[in-house]
Amino acid sequence: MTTIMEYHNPVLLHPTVDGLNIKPDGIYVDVTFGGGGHSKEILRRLGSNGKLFAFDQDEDALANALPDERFTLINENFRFIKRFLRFHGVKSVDGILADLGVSSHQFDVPERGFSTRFDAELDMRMSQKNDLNAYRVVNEYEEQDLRRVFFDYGELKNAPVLARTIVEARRDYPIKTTDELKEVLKKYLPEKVRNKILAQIYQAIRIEVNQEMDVLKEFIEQSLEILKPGGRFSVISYHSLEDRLVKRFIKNGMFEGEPERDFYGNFSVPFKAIGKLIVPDDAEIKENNRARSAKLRVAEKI
Ligand SMILES: C[S@@+](CC[C@H](N)C(=O)[O-])C[C@H]1O[C@@H](n2cnc3c(N)ncnc32)[C@H](O)[C@@H]1O
Repeated sequence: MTTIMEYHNPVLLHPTVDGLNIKPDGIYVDVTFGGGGHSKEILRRLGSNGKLFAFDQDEDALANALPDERFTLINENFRFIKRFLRFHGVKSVDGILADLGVSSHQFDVPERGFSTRFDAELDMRMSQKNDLNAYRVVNEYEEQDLRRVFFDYGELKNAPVLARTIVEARRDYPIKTTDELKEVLKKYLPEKVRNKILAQIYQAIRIEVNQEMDVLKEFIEQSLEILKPGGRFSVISYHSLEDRLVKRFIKNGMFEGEPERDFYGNFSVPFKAIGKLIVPDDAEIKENNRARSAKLRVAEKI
């Protein structure tokens, strides 16, 4: 049985929860419950009338549900945050926390297929209800779509040759496991940079399987709708693609382009950034390797 300590060591715990500026009787949402590290800290700061709703699309996270009557765990994708909160009678909230990406638990269970350390079937779904998995991306995607996935989500300059190699290899047999995928691509995995490139390839496939960029955009837009004025948004991201979306939306109220300015060059934005970008210190990174790429941004709805 997995204990919460083994499940996940919460990253940037205090600054992320501090960012929510918790009011004891407020309503808060932790959209990435995982092992519940951040949720436990929120509950610790809430009064008896406060409420915490948490989301996790992974069935495994349900085992960590917290026995607290102020707490509700929703086993759904946070792209539906508005709909499921409404189902629970909640239309607006005082703060939303997101600690994006994959949990240590998901990385550590070999058969989930997230880790470059193990051989596993090509899966990488965060929710077992998801139809798309890594097998389908690798074996069924057209070459140009594979290229897009590797280029956009893995930031791999040799995306075209990786895509071509996969398409040629799978003409003979389907690529079923992560070891088979590594074997097919071994020419492009020189020893010195092998782990880095593999991490980029896995990241790319994982983002596609879980539609992470679209999900994040839908979530950010809905968060803005449901946050009360003065409500807080505290988001930890783990790669530049995620962080760019969060940063731009906080700055401009949009994901791309520039907002329209009035005659004086001013434009109205929905969020006010609170403080600067926060990253873990060396001590935290030493203790928890997963923290090394974390970036925390906090904003307040205007
Ligand atoms: C980095 S972990 C969060 C760890 C958590 N903060 C803790 O202290 O244990 C991310 C979690 O969010 C979940 N998750 C990621 N994307 C999700 C989504 N779109 N909807 C719901 N849950 C998601 C994952 O299943 C994973 O358990």
